[in-house]
Amino acid sequence: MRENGRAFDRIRLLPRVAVDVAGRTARTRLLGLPVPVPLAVAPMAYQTWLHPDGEVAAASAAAVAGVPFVVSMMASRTVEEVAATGAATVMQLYWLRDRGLFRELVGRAEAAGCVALMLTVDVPLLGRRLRDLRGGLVRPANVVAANLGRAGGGLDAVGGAGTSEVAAHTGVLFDPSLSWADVAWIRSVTRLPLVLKGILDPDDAALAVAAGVDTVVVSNHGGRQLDGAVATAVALPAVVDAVDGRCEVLVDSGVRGGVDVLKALALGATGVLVGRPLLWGLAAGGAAGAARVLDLIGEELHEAMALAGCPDVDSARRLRTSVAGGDR
Ligand SMILES: Cc1cc2nc3c(=O)[nH]c(=O)nc-3n(C[C@H](O)[C@H](O)[C@H](O)COP(=O)(O)O)c2cc1C
Ligand SMILES: CCCCCCC(=O)C(=O)O
Repeated sequence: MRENGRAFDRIRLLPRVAVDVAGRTARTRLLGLPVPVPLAVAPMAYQTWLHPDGEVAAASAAAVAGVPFVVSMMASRTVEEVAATGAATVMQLYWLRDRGLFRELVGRAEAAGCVALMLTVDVPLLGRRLRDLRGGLVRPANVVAANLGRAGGGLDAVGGAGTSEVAAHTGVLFDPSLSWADVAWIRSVTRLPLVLKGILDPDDAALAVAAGVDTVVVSNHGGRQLDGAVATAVALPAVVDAVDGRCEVLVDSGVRGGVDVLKALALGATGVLVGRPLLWGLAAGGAAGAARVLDLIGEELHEAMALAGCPDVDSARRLRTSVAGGDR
């Protein structure tokens, strides 16, 4: 987790000068949609844990900012409630043991008007989260996975020594047998664009393209899964090379401001997913707090583009970078 931030800090940008940036724009396309800035909100579970309005408040902020909102399969408000905010909504899915429930969720996402499906591929089981274990993390009874019906409630018994309630619940619901054949099957059952989140190895990125995936997200889940996994700012360039323009490449994990977004673009990303900063805004100020976070990142990106001599996102993607020692 710490290395994600350090890796972005180590990236050095080579600004261009005497470029007319008076009319600069960060407008681009992301997930097949026009967006004012190359951002979307990452899927994050159980947002009513942080604020009573949860995902509805966060999605409203995304709607105001004009950026897509990815609703977690483990959201504490339903995909229908989120889509009703007017945000361009992407439904995130985990591979479930209950294939009937998985199919039902695909159908609900389509019916709710979602613009894409995002399959998260880096959670065959939940990572060993020592803070959750030491703190005895248990979901409050009123924070449930609203999309999952009866399967979304908490467990009566915690999984045992060395397992948090959330990790035990993951073990009950998620199917660790996911393979590329399953990805191809998912591709075949929906006409929605398909996004794979949790790619780090360029060979996996190439397999994703071969499976007909529209977008890959270079992600280590914000450092919450495999401790010691490569930082995304390090992994990104090889993935960009491997897909060679055949699909979109988004990145998350450690993006904390507009300069990080500019660095991601310079490393070849189509755009970024914003993770924890959105939750901090939500916890501090509900929809307004989440909106302020998105505004700040956008403002910082516009300023950084001016200072780096980038009138548009394509020129940001042509910026040269180097790597130095980290500060964070
Ligand atoms: C509290 C929390 C819950 C998360 N829940 C999900 C989830 O339900 N599905 C998913 O694909 N990723 C989930 N993630 C991972 C995020 O989508 C994203 O990859 C990560 O937060 C990015 O790193 P950052 O927080 O450093 O920006 C979660 C992250 C956090 C912090
Ligand atoms: C059964 C609860 C699983 C929640 C998983 C959410 C997630 O991905 C995370 O990183 O936390």
